[in-house]
Amino acid sequence: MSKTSIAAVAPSRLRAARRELLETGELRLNLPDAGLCRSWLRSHAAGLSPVGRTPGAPHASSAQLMRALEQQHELVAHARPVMQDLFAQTRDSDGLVILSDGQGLLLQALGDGRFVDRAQRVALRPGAIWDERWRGTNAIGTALVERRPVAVMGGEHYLERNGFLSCTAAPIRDPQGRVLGVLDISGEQRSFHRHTLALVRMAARSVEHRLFQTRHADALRLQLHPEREGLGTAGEGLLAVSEEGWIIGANETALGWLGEEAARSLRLEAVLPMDWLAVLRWACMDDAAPQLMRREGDAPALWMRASVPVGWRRRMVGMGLPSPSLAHARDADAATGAGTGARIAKDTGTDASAGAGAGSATGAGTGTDAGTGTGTSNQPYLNLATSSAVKIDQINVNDTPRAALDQRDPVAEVNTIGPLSIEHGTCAETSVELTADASSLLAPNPGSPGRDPAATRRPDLELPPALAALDLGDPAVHQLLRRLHKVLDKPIALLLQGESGVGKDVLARAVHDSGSRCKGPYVAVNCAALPEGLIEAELFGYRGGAFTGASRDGATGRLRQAHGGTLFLDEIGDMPLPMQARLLRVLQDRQVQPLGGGAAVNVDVQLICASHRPLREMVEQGRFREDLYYRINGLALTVPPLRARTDFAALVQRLLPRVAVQTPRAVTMEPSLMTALLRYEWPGNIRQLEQALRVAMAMLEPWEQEIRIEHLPEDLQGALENLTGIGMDAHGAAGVCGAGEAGGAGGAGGARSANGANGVSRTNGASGANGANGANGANGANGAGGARGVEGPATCSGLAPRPRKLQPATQSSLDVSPEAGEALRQHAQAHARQVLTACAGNVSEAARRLGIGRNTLYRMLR
Ligand SMILES: Nc1ncnc2c1ncn2[C@@H]1O[C@H](COP(=O)(O)OP(=O)(O)OP(=O)(O)O)[C@@H](O)[C@H]1O
Repeated sequence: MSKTSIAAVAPSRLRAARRELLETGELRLNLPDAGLCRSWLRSHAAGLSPVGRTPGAPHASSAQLMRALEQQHELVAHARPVMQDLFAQTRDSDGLVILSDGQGLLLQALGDGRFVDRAQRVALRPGAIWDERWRGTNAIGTALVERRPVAVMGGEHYLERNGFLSCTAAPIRDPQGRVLGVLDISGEQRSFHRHTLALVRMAARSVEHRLFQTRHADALRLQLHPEREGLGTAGEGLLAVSEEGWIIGANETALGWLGEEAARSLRLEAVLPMDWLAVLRWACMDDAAPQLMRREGDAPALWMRASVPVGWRRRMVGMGLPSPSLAHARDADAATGAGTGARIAKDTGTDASAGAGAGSATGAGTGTDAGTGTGTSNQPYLNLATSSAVKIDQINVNDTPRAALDQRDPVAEVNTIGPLSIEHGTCAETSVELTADASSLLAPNPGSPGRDPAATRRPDLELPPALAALDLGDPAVHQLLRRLHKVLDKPIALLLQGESGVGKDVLARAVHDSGSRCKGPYVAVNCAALPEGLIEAELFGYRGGAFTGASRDGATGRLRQAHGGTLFLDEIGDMPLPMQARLLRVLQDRQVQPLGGGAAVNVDVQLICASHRPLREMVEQGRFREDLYYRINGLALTVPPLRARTDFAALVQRLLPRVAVQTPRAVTMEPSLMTALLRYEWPGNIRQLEQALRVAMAMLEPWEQEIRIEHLPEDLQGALENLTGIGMDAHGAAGVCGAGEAGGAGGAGGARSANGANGVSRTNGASGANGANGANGANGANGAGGARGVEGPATCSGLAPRPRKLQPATQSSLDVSPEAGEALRQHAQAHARQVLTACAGNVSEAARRLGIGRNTLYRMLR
């Protein structure tokens, strides 16, 4: 079925074959394509009739589709930009780009024009299931069964009603080789282009690359290709190597070059003639150039490029290995590493090859080993070899600068994720709710049968479900979750930092649910919400009548309540200093002494603290105890703000069903709105997004299915409108308008005019290029409206204009006099109190109405 040349079988022959199949149940006429024959026979055996309607073909309900999208969020997030690219390339041919999961359930589709209507009539739309058993031979279903790229043209479709379609599809495999889904391009038969199959195959590879990069974000990733120019293309091989030098992942291409044994959890040296530590050093260089690696016998030489996770460079120094940047700057003979037989040296053209470590380059018998004959280069080089049979070539051309490589990093490209069309709903023609049996199709893909390299590899660390549920495709979040996973059930205090509303509480809860203490209590204490005088009693408990107003029976205190479970101290930065001292003692002694006396009680808790404040700075300013800081900071992790996340679309998909619990329904989001939301700063982070979606769902009329800007809360509408204005300015007149003009537009009331008047102007090169701050921000009481700045114009520094990155407004970017600032604060506080009164003192509700976090509200009210 994998056609190398796409030539449709003549219609008359197809008709004859179909007749024969129906009459005899056999296909003696033999179609030229063996895969097509197999698929027709399967379709026939499934009891399908090629003519008439398709009785009982299942269709997912919106809720089921939502669930499937959530389950497949990683696939969807990584496929999305590739689909958009495909769509742009095939737009003229009026087709549809489709993503299905591993069961043939159509998850997403991109398309426009007339064809979309025709496609919908045969249920080629999200929610439909294109499994062969219900829809006969078709590119998606058949690619899933055949496990390879497939083109099905016109009358080759088993069902006659699909005969107007031409479809090409390629499976997408996860880094373990399991089929996760299918990418498909469908169009009218007559508009089919012969290159489409190659295009869709490349696109599927590209998604696989993205998945590989993300799944192995915390491993060393090696890109391989026989030609240097092939690095970074969809045809490259990929290897992932653990910090200890074990191969933990390889794509099909790499396995083809290195042999299947690379899938068997070997050390890198077992498949490539390289010294692991030498590779590590090379990979950790700031500007490591690609290396050509010759291999024994007929094996083709391979070019190799590496990416290392953030933090490895620092850890190298910790391991006693020379810092790559230091090594880079050092003279040749100062380079170390003799013990490993590897060497990093700066090529001065003098002594680069002398003094190589034992048994390394000098023993290689290459004569041309790194350093000789390359005296013009300033590139550092590295001998990666361990074996004398190996020859290493040094690269001595202008290598692609690291920054440029980073820009091509497929993971980073996820940033470009564009308008989301959440196409839900049932299809008029085949709308059948899934039966219990068919519902199993929507369960997470258990992997396809056949070769499963995972079975023979070192197991990759799978995240426990509670943590995995938060992994929506953003590499930084993924990395953070992996790190949390590694410290689960270890006596390490966790400190979660990040802006308000980024999900610190949610993370803490997920850590609790993932560890062995999950059956124990989870006690969350909001240190910012506790009145100062009551913190001590609340935390440590008290004896009956210990102080005026105390209950006669006393109280256990939150710390003791958490015994055997997890204590989450939110906003620990807001804890008064005297209380910090007391908490420190408890953490050191692991005992609590209730207020008013009584015996000390042992407590055993997993401690997780969180703060949006810069605790390190607070320590330096004497506002937070240093000893406590170190006590709570076993592992500090920063949760990224929403504006920095690449999984925005997946988050929206995650949140929509949650905010629409009372009125579950299928909705789409207007693409231009999605684009605007992607550019918005989200000062209130996920909390603000959740709230905006909740309002939007409530504002939708019963007959409306698309969220548009007018459905959003007013302050957000205002901010988005301003944002559009800024965007237009950025394109139309970059560098002409001062940020002061663009800046202050986002807020409301007094704050806006203050900022508008004081917007920071930027004029000169360096600071302009770095993005000086278009200041504004606090929108009166609610602070959610207008944090917005524009990056300084690239034209100032003579660089080409580039899209403006929107900066969060920071306190320091506000140029407001102290008096105006105080007036503003009072105004905000008064407004907050009014809202709180209107909410009958319900802080959560008031915070929700104001679009800010509870903690922010507590702080405002103080
Ligand atoms: N990964 C996520 N998926 C879905 N919703 C999330 C996620 N992370 C956070 N949220 C939602 O965002 C809101 C804010 O989350 P959370 O309270 O954990 O943030 P926070 O960083 O602890 O805020 P604060 O510092 O103000 O306490 C909550 O309603 C939460 O349910």
